[in-house]
Amino acid sequence: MTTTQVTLVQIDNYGPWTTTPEPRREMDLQTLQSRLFADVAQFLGHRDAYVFFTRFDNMIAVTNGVDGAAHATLQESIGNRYPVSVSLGTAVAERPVDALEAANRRLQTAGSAQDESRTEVLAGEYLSETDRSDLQVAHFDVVNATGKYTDRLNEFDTFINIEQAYGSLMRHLREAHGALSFFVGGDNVVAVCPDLPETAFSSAVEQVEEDVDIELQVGVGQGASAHEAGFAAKHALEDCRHDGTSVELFGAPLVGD
Ligand SMILES: Nc1nc2c(ncn2[C@@H]2O[C@H](COP(=O)(O)OP(=O)(O)OP(=O)(O)O)[C@@H](O)[C@H]2O)c(=O)[nH]1
Repeated sequence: MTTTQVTLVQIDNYGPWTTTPEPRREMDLQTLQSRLFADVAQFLGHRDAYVFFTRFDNMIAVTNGVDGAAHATLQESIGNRYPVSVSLGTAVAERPVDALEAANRRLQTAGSAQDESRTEVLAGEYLSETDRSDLQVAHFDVVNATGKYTDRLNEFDTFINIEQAYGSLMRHLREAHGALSFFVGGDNVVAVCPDLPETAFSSAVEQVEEDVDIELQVGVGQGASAHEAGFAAKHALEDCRHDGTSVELFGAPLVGD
């Protein structure tokens, strides 16, 4: 069994801030959002966690191994350095989507994202050293995206193709397994999954191919932290590239390999 600790990072009262006292320059908002993401990624990355930018005003982090004190430090440091503050809700579950639901609910019950009196909520349950078990991460990539898209189409049409594959994959894994998938750049999608067998990944790849006619390959890893699981997944993806296979499970070679 795998356990995922998910933290929802939500900028407090951000909507009103973006338009008060009048609408702020879009590139200033983009700069703030991407710097905040970079800071959160650096802080959590040093602790072997992952964070995904999702909508930028809300970010989803996978924080197995990061305790409540570290979350408090992150929140304090952002409040000290940015013109906005963040709330952090954390929860633990076997299926990542259930952990996110519970983490999200902690903020939603404390008040609205646009309630100016609901700021810097720090609410959560954190895995203790003793109840930590592994989590599973899958790293998907479009087969030969450079040859099929990047070197042939204009960048916008390439982007449409990649986004279509991402949309199809994220919906399938969410609906079938409660997994959370995130576009991380280029042609790459990282999915945080429950403990899924190899067949679940081959059906996901088939499903996307049927749906949008885009070929994916995926490496799967497990580990005590998002980094450890994700790193194993990257190595498994290298095996796909090397062997021309569409699914590789790190540390669990398929029969006949
Ligand atoms: N975030 C992230 N992006 C990556 C990673 N590896 C590659 N990329 C991105 O994906 C783009 C395409 O690289 P590849 O996936 O290696 O190229 P490809 O043409 O699809 O080749 P194959 O994957 O070998 O089929 C690169 O320009 C990067 O932007 C990774 O591990 N993480």
